[in-house]
Amino acid sequence: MNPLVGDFARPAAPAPVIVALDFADAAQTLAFVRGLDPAQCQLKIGKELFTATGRALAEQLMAQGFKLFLDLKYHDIPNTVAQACKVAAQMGVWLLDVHAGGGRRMMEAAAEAVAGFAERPKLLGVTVLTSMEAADLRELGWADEPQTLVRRWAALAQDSGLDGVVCSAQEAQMLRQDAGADFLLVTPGIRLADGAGGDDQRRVMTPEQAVAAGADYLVMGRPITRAADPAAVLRQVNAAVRA
Ligand SMILES: O=c1ccn([C@@H]2O[C@H](COP(=O)(O)O)[C@@H](O)[C@H]2O)c(=O)[nH]1
Repeated sequence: MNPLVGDFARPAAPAPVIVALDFADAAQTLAFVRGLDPAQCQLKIGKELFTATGRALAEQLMAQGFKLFLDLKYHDIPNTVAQACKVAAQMGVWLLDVHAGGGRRMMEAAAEAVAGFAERPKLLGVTVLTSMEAADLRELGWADEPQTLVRRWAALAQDSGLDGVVCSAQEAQMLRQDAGADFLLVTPGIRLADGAGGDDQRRVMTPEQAVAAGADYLVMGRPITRAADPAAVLRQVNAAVRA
């Protein structure tokens, strides 16, 4: 057998875990990241860390070889979101997100803003936050169940030119069927089976369940960042989802 046709020729699948760096400053973050390997995970910077450190830390982490999800969930008028997306694309981030609730014109403007970059970020639409359940939606005037709204907003995101969505893994199987194999499904709200509850998350799944349901990437913050041995938890998750 030609050795280049077997496992040797197959590129390694990207590590599915995106570690959410929800820290307050650069020093804590860098100390934490020192224990991580870019081959074993991707990183996410959200509102807390970006507000504290800006693009300098993001660029430092990318220079260390990590692929970066800039999770700022832009939600504003189309022009404002498009300009912000352009700046994020210039930074060289791998993933970027806008709120699907900003509507078609906002999402189309965002997609158009990043389209011209040679190595453009993948653009995601945030559907219904994984911290929300039906009662939260009802209070906001939405009679729909979360999964109904997620389905509608994911279809709109795809139709508006986005590359994928942020959703709960509970909706992954449905969206994989609706949207096809190439539409990215990035799922926060991941909790370990032997973990200590969901914190503020409401629509949760384990890593194994999420991958089996069709999720491409699992966003994991506290189950890893608050672990006594974060690298060991990451190894355990990678082994479980690749088994
Ligand atoms: O619907 C969403 C969208 C984004 N997030 C973000 O993911 C992480 C989850 O952190 P955990 O500590 O694992 O709960 C966090 O940065 C959120 O801002 C989300 O949870 N749900």
